Amino acid sequence: MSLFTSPTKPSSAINVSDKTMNNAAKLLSLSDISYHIGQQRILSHIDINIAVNETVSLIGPNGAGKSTLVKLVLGLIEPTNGQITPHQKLQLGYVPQRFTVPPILPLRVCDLLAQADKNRLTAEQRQFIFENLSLTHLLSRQMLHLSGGETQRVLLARALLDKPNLLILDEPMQGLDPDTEVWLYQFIDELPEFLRCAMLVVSHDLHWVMKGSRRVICLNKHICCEGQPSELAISSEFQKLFGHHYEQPYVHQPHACEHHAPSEI
Ligand SMILES: Nc1ncnc2c1ncn2[C@@H]1O[C@H](COP(=O)(O)OP(=O)(O)OP(=O)(O)O)[C@@H](O)[C@H]1O
Repeated sequence: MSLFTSPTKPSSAINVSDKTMNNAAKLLSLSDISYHIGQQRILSHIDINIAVNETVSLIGPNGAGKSTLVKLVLGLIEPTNGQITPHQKLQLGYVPQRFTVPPILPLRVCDLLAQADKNRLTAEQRQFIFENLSLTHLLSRQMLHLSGGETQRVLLARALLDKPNLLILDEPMQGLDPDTEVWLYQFIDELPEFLRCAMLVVSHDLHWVMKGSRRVICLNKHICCEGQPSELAISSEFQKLFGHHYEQPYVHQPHACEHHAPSEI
């Protein structure tokens, strides 16, 4: 029997908006979250609900607070205000933006992958991940010696082996060549049924973000706008931030959010 059943349904199949999502469908809620460092406001009044099996893309200019939001969700930092509530049995998986191994630390790929919980997947399902992420020949290699693309595949496998129900990917394609990027996006878009999970994907790739029907949240220290790509593309807030890049090869640049000066938030 093939492990690869039907591809993951797009989030539109769930079609749960923040306002109508009932508690049974909620996996994680962020309610009125603010985060300050001293006098500096990093995030203000963030409300986000993530539903079971929903994919949410998080976009925003450099310094918008995307990685800070991920750290809050991961529990690495505490919000200054507001409440983060995990619903159901939250099992987080995380693929970081960067992963550096100190040169003096011997860490083979198999050592890192062995840290995953062996009871979450069957041997056949684990094998599926190794084969489809082309890891088998890398298992005895040192993490330190892997290329960027190889490292990202190992980190994705490490997260998936724990069978998370919420997978957080923080700019997982950074530094990858275009072919590897397309290949990895396709892999996460078509996860097999046994790995199906909600995803929060921080991405600067507007062409991936705005394709399909995943919910998109546009952050610039606060939530500027959110919705389906078709709704977002015509919103004035999105146009102000990204309109001049969208439909063209996207080159990311810092940009102030004009409809709310940070001091007004
Ligand atoms: N520990 C810290 N001390 C001081 N400032 C911080 C700290 N962590 C984050 N910041 C500031 O908070 C803001 C948001 O940073 P964050 O890394 O969350 O942005 P980002 O949206 O992920 O940016 P990028 O797209 O460049 O990765 C930035 O101005 C950053 O300098």
